[in-house]
Amino acid sequence: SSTSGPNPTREWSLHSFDMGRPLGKGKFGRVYMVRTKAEPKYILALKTLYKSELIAEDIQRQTRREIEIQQNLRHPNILRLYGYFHDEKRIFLMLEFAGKGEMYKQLSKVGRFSERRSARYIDQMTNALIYLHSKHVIHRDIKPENLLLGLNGELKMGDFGWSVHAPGMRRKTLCGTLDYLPPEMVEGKEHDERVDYWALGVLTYEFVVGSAPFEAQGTKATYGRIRSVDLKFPATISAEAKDLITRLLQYDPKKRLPLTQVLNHPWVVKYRPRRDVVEA
Ligand SMILES: CC(C)NC(=O)[C@H]1CCC[C@H]1Nc1nc(Nc2ccc(C(=O)N(C)C3CCN(C)CC3)cc2)ncc1C(F)(F)F
Repeated sequence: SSTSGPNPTREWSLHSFDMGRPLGKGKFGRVYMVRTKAEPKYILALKTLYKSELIAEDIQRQTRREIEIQQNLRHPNILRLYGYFHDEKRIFLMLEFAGKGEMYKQLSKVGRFSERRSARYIDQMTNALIYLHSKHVIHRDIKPENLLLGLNGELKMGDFGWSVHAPGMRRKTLCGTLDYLPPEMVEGKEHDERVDYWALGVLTYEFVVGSAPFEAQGTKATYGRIRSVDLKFPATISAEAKDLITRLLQYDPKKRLPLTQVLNHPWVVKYRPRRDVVEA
């Protein structure tokens, strides 16, 4: 909610915090668990970005946009950015601490998630995307590596480096995995928020199968499989899961299942926790 968390307007500096353990390495620097010195003591994640690296990668504007976007978002499934400050070398982002860490590490540890667990994550992801799109923000970089888990196992979208205000036209070459790119981005066409519908389909597939649907050896082969929507399912996947994934992985963006209808899809509804009964 907008009240909890440190005061975003206060002047912050490194001296405001007791440093905790390192949580790992982000794209452009380390992430530390920290606690505010002043009462009320808040536990946060402090993400450092080296200015020299942002300049080297020519992504200062993209980083500024990421900070502006994430700072104005308030949603239970979107990691909160409370504020930021800088010294001569680094920018420090004061981010919400996600108690259960990185989604991709959980996924690679267990191989694949149960359909119940996957459906609950997709339900939360869909709600976060509906909220994002209501603010005309498209994420454009949905993948397990960008997701975190809260203390109660709730999904938290953690990275907005590639989000833009729709409609977007990618200027920078994409780095990292191509597996989540929709055909229209592979073909360098104009794109809108429906690129996130496609990526939601890829994410659903990766949760229940344990690998991405269009994986192939090399960029060209992956592009080929994406453009031809070369979708194959292992026999273990339920008919409902296959139905939802197929309705999202449509070549034509206009044919992709709208997010509000994802929330009503039988596979998502079936596994949605019911409030009136307490789970054992
Ligand atoms: C979305 C984005 C792309 N990803 C990131 O930024 C990554 C880059 C490095 C860490 C993470 N960033 C964050 N991580 C947390 N929580 C967290 C992380 C790791 C563990 C964990 O498993 N260990 C410490 C384990 C404990 C056990 N030992 C064995 C291994 C490490 C536990 C809690 N909260 C907020 C953030 C954030 F985002 F605000 F910075």
